[in-house]
Amino acid sequence: MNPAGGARWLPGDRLPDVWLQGADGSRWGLHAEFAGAPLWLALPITAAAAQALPVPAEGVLALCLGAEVMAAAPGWQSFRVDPNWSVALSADVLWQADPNLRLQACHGLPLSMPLPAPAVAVPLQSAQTAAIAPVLQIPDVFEPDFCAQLIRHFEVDCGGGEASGVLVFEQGQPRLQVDPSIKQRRESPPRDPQLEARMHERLLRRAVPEIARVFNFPVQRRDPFKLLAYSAGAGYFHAHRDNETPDVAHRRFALSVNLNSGGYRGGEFRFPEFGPHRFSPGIGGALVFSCSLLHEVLPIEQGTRYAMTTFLA
Ligand SMILES: O=C(O)CCC(=O)C(=O)O
Ligand SMILES: [Fe+2]
Repeated sequence: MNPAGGARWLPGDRLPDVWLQGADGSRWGLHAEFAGAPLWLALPITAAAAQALPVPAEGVLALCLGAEVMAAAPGWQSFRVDPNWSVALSADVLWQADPNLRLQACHGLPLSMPLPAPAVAVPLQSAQTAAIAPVLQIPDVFEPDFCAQLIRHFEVDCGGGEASGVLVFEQGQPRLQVDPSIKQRRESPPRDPQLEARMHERLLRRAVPEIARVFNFPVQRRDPFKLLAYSAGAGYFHAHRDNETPDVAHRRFALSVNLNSGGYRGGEFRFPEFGPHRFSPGIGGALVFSCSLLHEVLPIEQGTRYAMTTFLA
């Protein structure tokens, strides 16, 4: 999805596909040819700036793009790109993107200091990945300052939320009841339409296209947002599925965004049908999984985990 209304691309956005043209007229699809490695994308405006680009770090794919093919510094591949595509990235900048072509950080050219080499993940062994839950993790769906704003909104404007209940039926009538044998946490819907609109826009922009691509699922609607807090001594959600009763049978995918990280211990997701592995996205990162999977949020041992959740169909 293009950034709305001519807005600029931001960290967290996934680069849309585009054709790149080489000096010899050859055409290369960005997604087809250049995904799968950390990317540095430079958009210099002068030949001198193209020649002064820094030597790419090891393992980085370095692309120099412009309205014309420019002779760039060693280690850079140069292409022509449609200026209508690159305008939203700004000019005379160097973007860092992850191997999934998600923008991470933007630096003005010339760089004022060298860029650190991208972190190299230690690969898991196949014995470890033989049992791993089919969950999608999407980093940077919400910006850290937006996460902090949502936590403040929850604690201040929403009064810290209410104890979360489970739906019970008494003589056929549904009633919410607190049941510590199932879960303990505080929750509240967001009460500020502007914050809610921004949450919605970020999901449309960063989660919905990725769910379409990874799960081949066209999200059409969502349940209302819930802001959540799990605190030490009273924060967990035992193993459950999210679509088991008639009132929630329409749900297809659960989406949960962590609003903080590092300030608490415990509180990870676990999918016991698929092994012991724990999942905990970084600040602003989302976890998306089928509502049919058994999952739990482990007890918080220290601090408070804040999150936002909704269900998609
Ligand atoms: O804590 C979360 O992020 C979501 C927990 C959960 O599984 C649910 O609300 O159904
Ligand atoms: Fe759940």
